[in-house]
Amino acid sequence: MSKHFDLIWIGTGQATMSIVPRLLAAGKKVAVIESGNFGGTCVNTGCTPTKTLVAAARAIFQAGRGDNFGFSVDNLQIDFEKIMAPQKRNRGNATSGIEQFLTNHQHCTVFKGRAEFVDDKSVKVNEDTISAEHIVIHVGARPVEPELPGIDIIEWLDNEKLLNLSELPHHLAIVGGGYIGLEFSQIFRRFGSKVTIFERGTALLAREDDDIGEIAEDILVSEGVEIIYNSQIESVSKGEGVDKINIHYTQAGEPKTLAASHTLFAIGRVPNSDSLNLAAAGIDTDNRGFIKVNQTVQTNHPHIYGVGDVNGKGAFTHTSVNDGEIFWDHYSRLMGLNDEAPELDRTLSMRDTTYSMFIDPPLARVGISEKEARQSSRSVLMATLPMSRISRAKEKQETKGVVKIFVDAESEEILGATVFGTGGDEIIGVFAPFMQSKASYKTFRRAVFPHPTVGELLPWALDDLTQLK
Ligand SMILES: Cc1cc2nc3c(=O)[nH]c(=O)nc-3n(C[C@H](O)[C@H](O)[C@H](O)COP(=O)(O)OP(=O)(O)OC[C@H]3O[C@@H](n4cnc5c(N)ncnc54)[C@H](O)[C@@H]3O)c2cc1C
Ligand SMILES: NC(=O)c1ccc[n+]([C@@H]2O[C@H](COP(=O)([O-])OP(=O)(O)OC[C@H]3O[C@@H](n4cnc5c(N)ncnc54)[C@H](O)[C@@H]3O)[C@@H](O)[C@H]2O)c1
Repeated sequence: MSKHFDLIWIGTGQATMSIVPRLLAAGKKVAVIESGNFGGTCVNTGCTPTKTLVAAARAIFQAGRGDNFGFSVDNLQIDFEKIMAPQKRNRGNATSGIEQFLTNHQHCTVFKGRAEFVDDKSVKVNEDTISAEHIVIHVGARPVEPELPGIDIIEWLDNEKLLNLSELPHHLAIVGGGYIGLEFSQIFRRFGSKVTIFERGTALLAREDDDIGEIAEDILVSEGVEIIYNSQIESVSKGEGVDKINIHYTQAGEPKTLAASHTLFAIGRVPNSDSLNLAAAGIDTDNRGFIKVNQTVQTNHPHIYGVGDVNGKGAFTHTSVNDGEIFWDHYSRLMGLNDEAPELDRTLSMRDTTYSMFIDPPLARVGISEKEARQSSRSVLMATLPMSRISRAKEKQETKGVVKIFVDAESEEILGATVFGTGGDEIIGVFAPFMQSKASYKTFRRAVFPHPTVGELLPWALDDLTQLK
């Protein structure tokens, strides 16, 4: 079969359901190709299932904090299959809803299979070769696979396999002290597993400020997570009994072994660009396989766009969705469908970096960090506030963490903020639109937040801005 479309959309990553319906509503004939579960990583094996487990883990943790509040819960029982059930159910519902919407739409043709380029206008999927005027590559990323002696003879886990477990790990070893490792470490510790993190570096969350890694360590260690820094995993082998996996590692040159029942590898992610036969279309990637894109997410072929994790410009659901908006602004203008003022069209450089890491309490960031502020050529002021001074945190007895706000000394713009502490994942959102407005921090200072909330001292913190560099 040979078919021609207005647009081929490869991979149902996170921008799919905000953009494809707009294309279809505009009367475009769209082919959507998906090789796995519809809805991609976030819905199936990422954000949604993990945050469902974060909620369960927090409920268990709170039930165990009776001493802080004057109650006791006797004999708290964990039913692991029931804990895992909601995330399994939710992801099933989400993926089938997306597939049904796309399949049932009259202007949309769905192809199930792996897309490979034939040339810069056509793509092969199974026995079909289809072509289009425009192509969007939205194929995401996957976990880095460990390459270790013995890895083939043990059953190791990645985030997907972990979410399908039906037995609670007795001892979960996690290789990697990044986002995935940390979130899962606290989840499973709160469920009752013994948890050990292996981190090859000297700190957790190495890209963050030093104090942020230290606070994360304090939170996790206080709950009983063990962390082994400077650890180089050398090999794995099968052991005896419950803790049936032996992890052989060196620390400061000394060989050691840890036995665990389960091992999760969370050592980074690689783009799925290698599945696409990009060479046939002459699409450029960088040396890590990320598809090179310009400010409007176009590849070196202007009619082919690279959206989401695969372009290396972000590694989050919201950055993927925002890439979709950038594509839409550009494509819809090209097609005469965009009647907004051209200066409103979004580009990559308009986006402020923002994310939350959902350990409890969460780390939330927008714009620059202290590390980046110190490296920047600007003159930067910083305000800091320990969470222990915020009354809402005290009332909740959740006082671990810190707030930092960065201001450009000349323009007075807020350049970034970190809120690591209870409520941080939500409160960080107030900075994002403010930073887009480029207003002076003095305007933020005039704002009044409700009492008692975590946000209420943010304006006050700005009274203590000090020169960082
Ligand atoms: C455990 C975990 C937790 C996370 N938690 C968060 C969080 O809390 N917040 C957050 O913002 N982000 C989180 N992320 C990151 C987030 O899931 C991703 O950044 C997000 O899914 C964006 O990916 P994407 O839209 O680029 O593509 P994806 O969502 O990865 O989708 C790509 C799709 O393309 C398909 N595909 C691949 N190759 C082909 C091919 N050749 N042909 C056809 N189809 C193909 C895949 O099957 C997949 O369905 C988490 C990730 C993980 C792993
Ligand atoms: N809350 C969120 O938004 C969220 C949650 C989970 C994942 N994610 C996304 O997924 C991406 C990938 O997460 P990740 O945690 O896999 O990667 P990561 O790059 O964040 O962290 C990997 C960690 O593993 C360590 N490491 C690498 N190889 C090692 C080895 N052999 N032995 C010991 N340690 C080793 C690294 O030093 C690093 O600290 C993140 O960048 C993030 O964008 C986001």
